[in-house]
Amino acid sequence: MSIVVLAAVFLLSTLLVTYWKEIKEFLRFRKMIAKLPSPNIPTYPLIGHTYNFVGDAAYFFHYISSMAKQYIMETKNKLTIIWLGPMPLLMALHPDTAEVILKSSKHMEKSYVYTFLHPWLGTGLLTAGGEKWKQRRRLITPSFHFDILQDFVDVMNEQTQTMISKVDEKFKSGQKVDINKVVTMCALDIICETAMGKTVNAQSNYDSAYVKSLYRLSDIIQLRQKTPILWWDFGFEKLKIGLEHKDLLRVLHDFTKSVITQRMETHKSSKVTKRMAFLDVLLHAVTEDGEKLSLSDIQEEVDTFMFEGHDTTAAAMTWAIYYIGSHPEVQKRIHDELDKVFGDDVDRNPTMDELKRLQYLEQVTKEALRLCPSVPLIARVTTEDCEMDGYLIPKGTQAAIFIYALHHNPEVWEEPERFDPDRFNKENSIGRNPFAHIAFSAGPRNCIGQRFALLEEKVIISKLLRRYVVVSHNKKEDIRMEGDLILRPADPLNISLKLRSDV
Ligand code: HEM
Repeated sequence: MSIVVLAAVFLLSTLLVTYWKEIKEFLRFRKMIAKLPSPNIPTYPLIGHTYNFVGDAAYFFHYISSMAKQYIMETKNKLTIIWLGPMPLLMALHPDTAEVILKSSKHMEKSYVYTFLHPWLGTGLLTAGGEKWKQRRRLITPSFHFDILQDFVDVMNEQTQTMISKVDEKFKSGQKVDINKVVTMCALDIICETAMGKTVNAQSNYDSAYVKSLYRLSDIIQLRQKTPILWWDFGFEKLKIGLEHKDLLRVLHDFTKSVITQRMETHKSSKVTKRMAFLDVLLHAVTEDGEKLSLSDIQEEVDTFMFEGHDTTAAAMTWAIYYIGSHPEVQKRIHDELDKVFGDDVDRNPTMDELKRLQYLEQVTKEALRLCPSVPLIARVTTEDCEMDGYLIPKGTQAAIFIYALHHNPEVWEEPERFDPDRFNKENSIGRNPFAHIAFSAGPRNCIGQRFALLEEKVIISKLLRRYVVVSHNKKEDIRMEGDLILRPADPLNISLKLRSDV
């Protein structure tokens, strides 16, 4: 035997001995994954199923949602495996399988695909794991205390008033109102002011560098998540898109950093601020070890709120308004409810108590979120073996909950495509599986901003509908939906307005 062969055998045996534990675990993982059900679509080494994902974000969402719906109908399975390149991704498609992940205090770590959010959000509440997440959740929960939400409702009312003035102006001059854009910019102004105590005046200034960078960066992150070839940081950073990514991050971070440092100065000089912003809660917060949060700790939380806190509500409102505009009988019931609460006063700001009384509107927002959940898919990684629907799932599995597919699963929802807000009246809600409607996720890592979001939806939609009738002209089946991070219409919806007083 030549010396080269001997050296190769020696090297191989050393590698085998050194990494035997990892190799054994990898083989065990692959063996268990191979036993899990998957759709009857060819998969290839290295690229897996991703050859089907070429095309724009709308095509991608159409592909995976139709594939999941068909798979559920044909097999009635509650889970499936798809291959994101070389990585298997488990998808929970039913409340029973989603519950295993969401309810557990074990599988709380976020999946690999969330790492592409780290350059922007660091490891703030959305992306953090383990002890850091627990500590942050404890610190941040008081930001949603009733008294602070009350201040936030004042901000919502003021920004909505600006939105209504802009809508009125356009309406009077006969211009088309792009509902998605109008509510998105309003939601952005609301989150800036509530999170940072500063407004970017997005409603007046669509072209702000901050606003533009925020949207472009979200696009790039989505593209990275579904394109394994862009996963490697070193290679990505050298590409044109990687350089653009870096520039956009600079714009966003510079902006939030300057707002935070200004606010820190205000706190030092103990100038009284008009209202508490989420940032003020963070500046006052003290950890269990008696330490204050650092500038970068605070920045990752502020950036997280800016990301999670406006596009989600904007998409939810856009879909809700679309469904209201295509269901006159639903709109009539909302108008009746608004008249009962506000009489014929179309201007007065709603109080917390009045918002609470808008129960039917709340049912409408829930049903719109069932059909079009703003966050269509979330993902974790399993931290130990677990059982799902009789299958053994190995530790280390990337496990997604396909919220959109679960909300359209005919095994869970009768006539799932039908828009019916009465599904959420008191009587029909009795006994419903708590994991059947998970637009805000569920369990210990559910959405911390859920109450904020529902208040915002009610403030904006009620103000709009007290004055206007909305009419939707698109057929649902013709609407292309984009859904990677956020589920939104790919093209502007054709929704027109009529004054209620003219109808
Ligand atoms: C209709 C509006 C909203 C929807 C549908 C929504 C949905 C969700 C979902 C599905 C999650 C779980 C994410 C995951 O596991 O990866 C989540 C988490 C989160 N949401 Fe929301 N969200 C909305 C509005 C908001 C708002 C307004 C805020 C802030 C003001 C917010 C802040 C957060 C944060 C910080 C988390 C991470 C919580 C944690 O991991 O402890 N969300 N949201």
